[in-house]
Amino acid sequence: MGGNEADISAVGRVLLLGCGRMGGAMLAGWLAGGLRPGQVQVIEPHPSDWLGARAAEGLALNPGALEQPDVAVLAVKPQMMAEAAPGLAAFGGGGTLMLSVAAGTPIARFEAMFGPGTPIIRAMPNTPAAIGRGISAYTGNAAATETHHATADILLRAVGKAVRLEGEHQMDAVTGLSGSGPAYVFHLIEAMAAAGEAQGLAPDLAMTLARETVCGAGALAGQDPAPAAVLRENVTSPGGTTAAGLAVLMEELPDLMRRTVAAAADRGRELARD
Ligand SMILES: NC(=O)C1=CN([C@@H]2O[C@H](COP(=O)(O)OP(=O)(O)OC[C@H]3O[C@@H](n4cnc5c(N)ncnc54)[C@H](OP(=O)(O)O)[C@@H]3O)[C@@H](O)[C@H]2O)C=CC1
Ligand SMILES: O=C(O)[C@@H]1CCC=N1
Repeated sequence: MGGNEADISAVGRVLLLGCGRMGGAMLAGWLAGGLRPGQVQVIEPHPSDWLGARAAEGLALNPGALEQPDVAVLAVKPQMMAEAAPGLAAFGGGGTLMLSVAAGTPIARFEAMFGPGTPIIRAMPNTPAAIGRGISAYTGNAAATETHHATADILLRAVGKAVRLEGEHQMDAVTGLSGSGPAYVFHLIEAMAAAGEAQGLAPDLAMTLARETVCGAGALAGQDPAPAAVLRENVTSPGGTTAAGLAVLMEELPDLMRRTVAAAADRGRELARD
């Protein structure tokens, strides 16, 4: 974990393959953090207006000839990777760090594409990266040096926090927990709002109360070092309303969440076999 104190421009030339939701969020963070547009090449078939504006500032958007980057960030869908990534094969072999954020796609598949001596780091960020509040986990292959890991760490910490994993075996669990996790929280908002409506509240009011409750609780969990269980107990008066609600939720949620994260992790394992 850590802050954003490192000089991001020191990572050198960055090539981004795929500038959609995840790639775009990371690129925005890198540029905001001090990476110069002139350091960046982007390959993206349908560039947004925002990306076009960055090209006007010096970013190379879909250049005819690619320059060898220091880091190539692979941010296309796993299903597109076999088609898109081989376009970077000329940069395999050692001079370029390949940093993949794709769910499911194993490091071995990139080693087969780029050659065994290619430094490859596999990372799993999440979409709060768009506001600098992401959490990423990463791990590298044998060719990835400490310097390569430090480079990945700088790029990932530019959009939030980052943790280094013990090994790739943890990556599907990470994907199921924190990669997909924001969607679970957004669905929690939807479910809370629907439950408020079922108690007679107007839809707009129910959604405002649900959304702000999740935002406020998330911010409190982020700032107060107390364990989540203590934060929960602080809301729960003995014999009160929260205790009555939690008696229902705590009977169902742990197993439901265990199955949810397991299903997402299993899908990651399936993608690895596709
Ligand atoms: N979204 C998330 O929460 C997270 C996603 N990821 C990973 O990030 C990766 C991207 O996901 P996400 O950003 O959601 O997906 P998006 O579809 O939003 O972004 C992928 C981008 O790649 C573009 N693309 C398609 N083909 C090519 C190509 N041949 N060369 C270059 N770019 C291409 C797509 O263009 P077009 O749309 O025109 O096809 C699109 O803009 C995935 O591997 C995913 O597993 C990881 C963590 C979280
Ligand atoms: O749904 C997905 O496959 C990607 C990976 C993690 C979050 N979104």
